[in-house]
Amino acid sequence: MKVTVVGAGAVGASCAEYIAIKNFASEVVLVDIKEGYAEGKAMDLMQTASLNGFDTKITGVTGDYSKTADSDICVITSGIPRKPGMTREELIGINAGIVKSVAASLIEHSPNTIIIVVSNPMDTMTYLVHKTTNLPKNRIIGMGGALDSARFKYRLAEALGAPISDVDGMVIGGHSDTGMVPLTSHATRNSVKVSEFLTEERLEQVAADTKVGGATLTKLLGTSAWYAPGAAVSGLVQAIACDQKKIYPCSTLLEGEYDLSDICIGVPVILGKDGIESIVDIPLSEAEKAHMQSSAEGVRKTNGLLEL
Ligand SMILES: NC(=O)C1=CN([C@@H]2O[C@H](COP(=O)(O)OP(=O)(O)OC[C@H]3O[C@@H](n4cnc5c(N)ncnc54)[C@H](O)[C@@H]3O)[C@@H](O)[C@H]2O)C=CC1
Ligand SMILES: O=C([O-])CC(=O)C(=O)O
Repeated sequence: MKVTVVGAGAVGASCAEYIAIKNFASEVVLVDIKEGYAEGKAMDLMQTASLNGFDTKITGVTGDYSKTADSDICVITSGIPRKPGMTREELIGINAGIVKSVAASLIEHSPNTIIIVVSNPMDTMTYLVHKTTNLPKNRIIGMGGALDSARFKYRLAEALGAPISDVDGMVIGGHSDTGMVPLTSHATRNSVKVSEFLTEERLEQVAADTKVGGATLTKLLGTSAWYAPGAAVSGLVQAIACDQKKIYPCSTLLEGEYDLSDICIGVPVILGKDGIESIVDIPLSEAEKAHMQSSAEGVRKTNGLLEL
């Protein structure tokens, strides 16, 4: 199993590290545009192999896509992150050009690959990969919901005073400060609905904190987060590489599901060796349906800025 990660910055390197530590891939190739940067990150990570007990071979290259040939999975993290006070949508001007050219270079050398898009604004970047490549829709996956759901579980556990392992929950919708749809009505603490333990007001606060999860960290760190994003990507990569058939919310092209078409947005999907193997249609409350539609409007507005 060969995995390429483009962008050896904060998220790309974290993602490569988690993939290696989980020890399921034979090879990870890091690619960056900055001379020597991916090579340096790869060497540093390889020097953790004996300490962390993994056999995955990590290599780094500067812009040489021939070294990525025949990758089973390619992850795109190249592009700029936001600074405090910015929205993800403001990154479109620089990141669209980067994502478009990186996707083309990857597919030239790995025509059968599955692409995971991470660069922001992620739902629009995922749509851009659909519009500018001829990969089938099951092989283009946007990562956002897996991360947002992990943050939702963190906030739920905090509110419940429960261990995170006791909590389950999912966030669908657009990966933006206002577009996320945390499914509080479906969230559980060891099979018991969280509404049995938390007031409606407290649940609303959990949802609000979840939605600004990325912005909160950006304010604290001065740039956006990388540990949880890297771990979330590695979860998707492992689900595909190991044909796990796991459910993750991912950004995928909708063709009528959730009453939406011609848009990439986060919905629950089953991930296995073919990438997105199916979209899971779950019943939403009227409020969640309305929230999903307004989230889609926001994503469409950003998609409208693409020069296609
Ligand atoms: N979808 C999600 O849930 C998340 C998305 N992100 C996004 O991921 C992206 C990366 O974030 P960070 O790693 O923190 O940024 P970073 O600045 O640490 O790393 C980005 C790397 O991309 C490289 N790069 C730029 N243009 C390139 C090109 N044409 N080819 C190859 N490499 C290129 C840069 O040299 C840099 O090393 C940002 O757009 C950020 O908003 C970050 C966290 C979560
Ligand atoms: O907040 C950001 O800009 C990066 C990101 O998507 C996240 O951490 O959720």
